[in-house]
Amino acid sequence: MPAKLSVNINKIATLRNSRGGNNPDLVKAALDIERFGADGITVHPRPDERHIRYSDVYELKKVIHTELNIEGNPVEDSFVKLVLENKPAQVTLVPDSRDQLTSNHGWDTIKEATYLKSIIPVFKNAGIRVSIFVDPVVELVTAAKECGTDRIELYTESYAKHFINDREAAIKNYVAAAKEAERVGLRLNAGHDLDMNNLQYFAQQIPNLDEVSIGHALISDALYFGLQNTVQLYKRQLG
Ligand SMILES: CC(=O)[C@@H](O)[C@H](O)COP(=O)(O)O
Ligand SMILES: NCC(=O)COP(=O)(O)O
Repeated sequence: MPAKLSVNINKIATLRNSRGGNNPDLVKAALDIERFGADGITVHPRPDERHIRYSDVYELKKVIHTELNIEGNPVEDSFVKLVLENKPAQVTLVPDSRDQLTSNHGWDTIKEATYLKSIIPVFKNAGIRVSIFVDPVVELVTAAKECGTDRIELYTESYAKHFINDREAAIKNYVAAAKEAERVGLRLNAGHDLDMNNLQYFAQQIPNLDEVSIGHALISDALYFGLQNTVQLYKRQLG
């Protein structure tokens, strides 16, 4: 079964916010992206609302008919409230601080196990599937299972960075982490800096990959190839 494509629409919101109006219309874009073949919509509402606003999530929840995935750091009480009030198909917990330009690390599922074991049930008990953002380290994957999460999302920035020069070396840790996820019974997501060049090889090398969430490169490619064509191009990379 090919991995599912969840399109992250953060950067559509970035463009919208840049002029203060509602163009491009985020909700319309999300519905069109679903119509073009995406399996889900991902949003990452950050505390400063630099792109996705909390109000966007309520509007999207009303109309999205594929899977809605909300990403964010649950240390923000406002994020927990937002997720529980909207009950998306999936919440992806990402340990970003407020001042980060973008996501740049996963959870230390060993040192932060006590916290993760306390917060994950808050969402699972509300019927929300939980995924946690994790670096491709076997020990962290093993510990993630102990934390009670349903899934992990492998942070793929390192893969993307090294893919160009040596794809075999770039994928090595991810193959090991994916095998450990399968061994311990964790479903597997992946994301960050995946693009038209590196996606197909990643999906081919990780047979138990359930879902990728892709935003920045896909929306950037859409400026040249159009949104409908680009969504379908990315879907074809997944087989
Ligand atoms: C968790 C992750 O890697 C991305 O989903 C994140 O949403 C990117 O955030 P920005 O779009 O703010 O860079
Ligand atoms: N979780 C990864 C995501 O949603 C999008 O990351 P990117 O493709 O914008 O780097």
